[in-house]
Amino acid sequence: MEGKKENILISAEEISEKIGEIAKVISNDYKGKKLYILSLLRGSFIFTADLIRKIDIPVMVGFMATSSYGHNETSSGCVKVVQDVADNIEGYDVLIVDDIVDTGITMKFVKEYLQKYNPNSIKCCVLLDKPERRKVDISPDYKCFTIPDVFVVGYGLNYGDYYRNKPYIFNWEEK
Ligand SMILES: O=P(O)(O)OC[C@H]1O[C@H](OP(=O)(O)OP(=O)(O)O)[C@H](O)[C@@H]1O
Ligand SMILES: Nc1nc2[nH]cnc2c(=O)[nH]1
Repeated sequence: MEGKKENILISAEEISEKIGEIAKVISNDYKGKKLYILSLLRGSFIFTADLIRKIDIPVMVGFMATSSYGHNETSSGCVKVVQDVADNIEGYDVLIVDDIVDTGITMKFVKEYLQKYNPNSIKCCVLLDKPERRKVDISPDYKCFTIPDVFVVGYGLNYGDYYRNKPYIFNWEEK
């Protein structure tokens, strides 16, 4: 990003602290239930890895890959299932984990898509909620941070398939 500098919006320390808090709530809410964490690839793999290690009840973890942005900063509006859930989730309490709810199109689609597998319940947990951009009616059951209408990168979120490895959430500003 020539001529630009990173503007850190949420630090690695803030992320870690908030995930600890949310993991406690989830551990309490799902005590005695058949918790199945469904991580939406690719964006959520870092958040999922940190979250599940702070959850202190038994948990199954699986993955599903969806795509609607490609290399763009705006949603195509059409969600592609790149890789379906591999386990039989019938009777499980499914918690979909994703990095961000933006337009909400991905999360709404996945929630509806999973119904056919007859889970006991379906809820969702996201690191970031960007409510100003919402196009469909959905709100996350668990969320770490609410952010303004800014295209953010890092901690799993990509720009042109790069920068997912940055340990914080940032955007770019003019130097
Ligand atoms: O609320 P929405 O507007 O639907 O946006 C949210 C989705 O967009 C990103 O995925 P993307 O399609 O970029 O794929 P990726 O996870 O591989 O980065 C992100 O990881 C969410 O899944
Ligand atoms: N990297 C990135 N991907 C997204 N997908 C939906 N919103 C965003 C965003 O703000 N940043």
